[in-house]
Amino acid sequence: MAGFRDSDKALFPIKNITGVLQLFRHQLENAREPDLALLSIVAGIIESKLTSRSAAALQLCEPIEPNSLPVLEIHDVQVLYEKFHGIMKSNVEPNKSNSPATRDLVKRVSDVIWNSLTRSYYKDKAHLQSLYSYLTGSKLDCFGVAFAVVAGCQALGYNDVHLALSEDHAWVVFGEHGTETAEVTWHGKGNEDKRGQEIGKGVSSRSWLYVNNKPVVCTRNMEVAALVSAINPSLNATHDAYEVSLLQQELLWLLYDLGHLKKYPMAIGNLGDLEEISPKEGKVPCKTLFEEAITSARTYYNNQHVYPYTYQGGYFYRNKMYKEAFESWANASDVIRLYNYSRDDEEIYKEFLEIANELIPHIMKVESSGFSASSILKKPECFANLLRFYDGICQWEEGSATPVLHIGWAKPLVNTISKFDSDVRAQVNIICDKLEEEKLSKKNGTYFNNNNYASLNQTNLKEKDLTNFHPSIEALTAACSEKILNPEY
Ligand SMILES: CC1(C)CN=C(N2CCN(c3ncnc4sc(C(F)(F)C(F)(F)F)cc34)CC2)S1
Repeated sequence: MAGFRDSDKALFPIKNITGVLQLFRHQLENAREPDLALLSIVAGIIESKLTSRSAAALQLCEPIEPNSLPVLEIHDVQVLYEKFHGIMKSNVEPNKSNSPATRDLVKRVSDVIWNSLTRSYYKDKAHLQSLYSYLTGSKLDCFGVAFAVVAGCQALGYNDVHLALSEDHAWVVFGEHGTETAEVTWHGKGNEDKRGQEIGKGVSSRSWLYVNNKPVVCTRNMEVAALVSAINPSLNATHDAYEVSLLQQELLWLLYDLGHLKKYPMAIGNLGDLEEISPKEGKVPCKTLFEEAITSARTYYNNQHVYPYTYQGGYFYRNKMYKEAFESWANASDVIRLYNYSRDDEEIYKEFLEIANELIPHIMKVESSGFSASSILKKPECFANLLRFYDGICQWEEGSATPVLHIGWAKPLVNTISKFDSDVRAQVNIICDKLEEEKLSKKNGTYFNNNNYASLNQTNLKEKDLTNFHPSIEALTAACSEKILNPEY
């Protein structure tokens, strides 16, 4: 059983980040499992005190001395901790027989959280992810509801209930073998919640939202990593509270060093983003962290996750490493091409739209102003990776009920491709080869003869080979070469 033990209480009052690290380390290193309610309340109190309006005003006039936090008294935590246990135990039978949870139990706990939330509030607001928000404001975001259900089940003694995470949704696994699944929260706007139902076996299972049934299934320690990842340092739209950001970074390093991020690509990516902003002495550099997140996704999740590549691509882009950014984004596109686009996939659609219609056009603009020989416009592998990027999006659309591409995609696409001279394009050899069918068999298990390119080498481009790209790529590339061949076109 977890719980608020005397050895935890001895660490209070907590006056600085070191104190918080000691509490988390104590919870993570002790034989028994970390207490999710305790840690979520502590993280939530600190985040609230340092990002509330009064804190913002205070920060702007007199910056508090570094590494200091508002003093965290044990009483503040205990009141909320007992309140959470009280809500759970007065509504749901604790697990006296130490048996695995049932679907009814999971649904009951989800209903207790769900029915105690404020009727209507802005769900996308910041700082609604922790039990502090739930217990003091009766507000939770979609991740927060799922987390609260798992914390509630832990408080009731159901230690088989764990958090399952895709790249844009959260649910729970439970049962003797941890193989039962249940929706416990909502997703997106205007969608009826599916709480209590098992995770889709139908069309939704081929959408990115459910990552082809390769979610991050958390252990208790990984659930601590999820609550730490969900810490939100934002003070307002433009500023972060420095102490909260530093606390999150230190807690992620603690979890990383204990090995609890190994199977959690997004948490490694979050740490990479924080390290890029302020690198910590003696730690692996952020570039390595982004590579480790990709390795983790390839190793544990059959390379079905997109975000590890967009974390890395974003890093290369911000650091003007454009050739490398194109490769990361093409790799991201190779992941999405195997999915069907569905209405639940807006988040990743927006991600690809921003890359295609904002980031890549920006790169082409800054690159085409200079004429250096090292320009990416002279590099065939850049052209090749761009084609791979666009082709993946086209294939994503193929066979999907919802279209992806529209005219808004075409102009930036044509502008981009036509920035490469024909002599550069001619160095891209698109080998149209039948790839291992199980790798690219895209839909409902049957095999498609995928004539797709296996590798991109720099030998002569054979125009006829282009016919194996998605028709829209072929049409656009033809249009480009037409444009290039006949400038008045
Ligand atoms: C490359 C990026 C655009 C930069 N940040 C990204 N994040 C920020 C952090 N983030 C996350 N970081 C850690 N864990 C989780 S679990 C999760 C979720 F499944 F969607 C949930 F639970 F529904 F919110 C999201 C998420 C979501 C993805 S992707």
